[in-house]
Amino acid sequence: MAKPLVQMALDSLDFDATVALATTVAPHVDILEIGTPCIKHNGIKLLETLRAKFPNNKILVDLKTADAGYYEAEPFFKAGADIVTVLGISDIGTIKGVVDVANKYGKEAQVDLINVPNKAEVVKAVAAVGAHIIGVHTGLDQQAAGQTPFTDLALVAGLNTGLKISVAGGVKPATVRQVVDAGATIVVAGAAIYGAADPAAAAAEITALARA
Ligand SMILES: O=C([C@H](O)CO)[C@H](O)[C@H](O)COP(=O)(O)O
Repeated sequence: MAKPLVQMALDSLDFDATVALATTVAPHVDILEIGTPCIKHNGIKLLETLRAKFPNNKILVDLKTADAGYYEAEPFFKAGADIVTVLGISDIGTIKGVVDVANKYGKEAQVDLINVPNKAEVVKAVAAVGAHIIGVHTGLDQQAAGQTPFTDLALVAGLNTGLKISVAGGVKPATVRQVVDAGATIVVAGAAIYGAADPAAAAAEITALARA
């Protein structure tokens, strides 16, 4: 089985600090994620900058699109995004739009299950329209309320759709193996890396654990 990929979530609002952190962490991870607050604050210029500086990393833009899927995602694929996210609570037409434009550019659409009440039904529906990645995601506000992604991960992995499964929500060194063993093909870490005293070392540790 292929080794899981490791994704670092860049969640700062500061343009220069984001580029500096990406520079530190990029050699130790597979995917750089421009987090939702970060892309809203800094816009497509940040993607263009990271694309030019990091040709060897995939870049995920966490748009969390809710409408106008094709129209909203296309400029980001054009500017070099490898993966763009769309909310699973959106209309299936919105999700299909992001899938279609991802396919046009040879890239991938990730459906984020954050706050989706009927997860099994949505996973099957988005698999049927060709979504590439399912995002099991416990958001920052949900984490603050004590939630974790493990129950949702078990449910999604148990559906055996064959789609890639990305897992985000407070993943840290102590939980990486649990996430991978439960079926994650992409492991996301934000605070566990940017909040560490040595972000490069934290990223390297998480990647080593994920691939162990
Ligand atoms: O996607 C995220 C959040 O919704 C803000 O955009 C985070 O990047 C994601 O949760 C990963 O960060 P951590 O939970 O801190 O690992």
